[in-house]
Amino acid sequence: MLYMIGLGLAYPTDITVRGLEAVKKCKKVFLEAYTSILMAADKESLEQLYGKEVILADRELVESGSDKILEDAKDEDVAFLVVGDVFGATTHTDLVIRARELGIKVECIHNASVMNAVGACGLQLYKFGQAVSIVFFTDSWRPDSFYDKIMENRRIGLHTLLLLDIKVKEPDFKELMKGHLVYEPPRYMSVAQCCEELLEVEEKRKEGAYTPETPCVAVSRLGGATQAFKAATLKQLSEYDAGEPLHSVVMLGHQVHDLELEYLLEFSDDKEAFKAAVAKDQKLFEKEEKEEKTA
Ligand SMILES: C[S@@+](CC[C@H](N)C(=O)[O-])C[C@H]1O[C@@H](n2cnc3c(N)ncnc32)[C@H](O)[C@@H]1O
Repeated sequence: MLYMIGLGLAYPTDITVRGLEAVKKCKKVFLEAYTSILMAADKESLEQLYGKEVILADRELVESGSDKILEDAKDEDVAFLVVGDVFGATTHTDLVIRARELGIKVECIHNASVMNAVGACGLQLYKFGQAVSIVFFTDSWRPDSFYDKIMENRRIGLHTLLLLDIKVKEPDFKELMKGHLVYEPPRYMSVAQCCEELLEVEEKRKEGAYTPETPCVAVSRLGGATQAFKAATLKQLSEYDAGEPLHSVVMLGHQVHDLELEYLLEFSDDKEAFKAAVAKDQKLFEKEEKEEKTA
């Protein structure tokens, strides 16, 4: 049996009771360690709680060497631990498909994910559109496909959750060219970096998906002891220091309910200015909406 177990967002004890019981009976325990991090835990603290060894599974092992994970699951119980929820990252459906192909039974034990805990900022989960991933730009690679998805969400008034790039075990290409396999230190994209990239892409595309004044919420260390939110404009957040990782950003859609706004104002430095930014942003797609209604 392959147990796919969500660990929740921060602490070793965020695992559910059923998840912990499953881990305790598994012969091998793999921890997926590249799409997110458990903020208040490490391999050792998990091993102490579970009373057994935890094997770190990097991207290479999960995506190319999954046979190693599935090998034992044919005859024994194996746990595959995912920070957040099992299906909070797109990657893990693939492992379930391969297990099914091999005739291995799979049981999923769910947990909180950034995808639902983000409701703690006050925006209603029912009013979120497609989530998008924002990757680190390099000198030669500045992908902007997220822009079209944000535009689609914003046209119909929905909020957009922006998940930010993390690089936990990336080979250093300069060293690789010299024949040495050396990994770069871990990097986590910050709220400010994300917002700078968004501003750069709007500047390039000029299609009006958003403006520097568009209201957003910075979401930091969700579920941890120092969880924090900041409601401000995109431009203001491009200069905001959100502190330690992990960070996400939500861009508001124009369907902002009064209760959502009331909740968000607690997180803004200047309530009147934020309210005005929301009111101004709501007008951005007004013309298109009227045209659609009369068509
Ligand atoms: C690919 S997603 C993986 C989500 C995870 N499997 C889950 O279900 O929560 C990773 C990204 O989600 C966001 N994220 C995850 N946990 C977070 C947290 N506790 N606080 C803020 N952002 C978080 C960050 O942008 C991070 O880079």
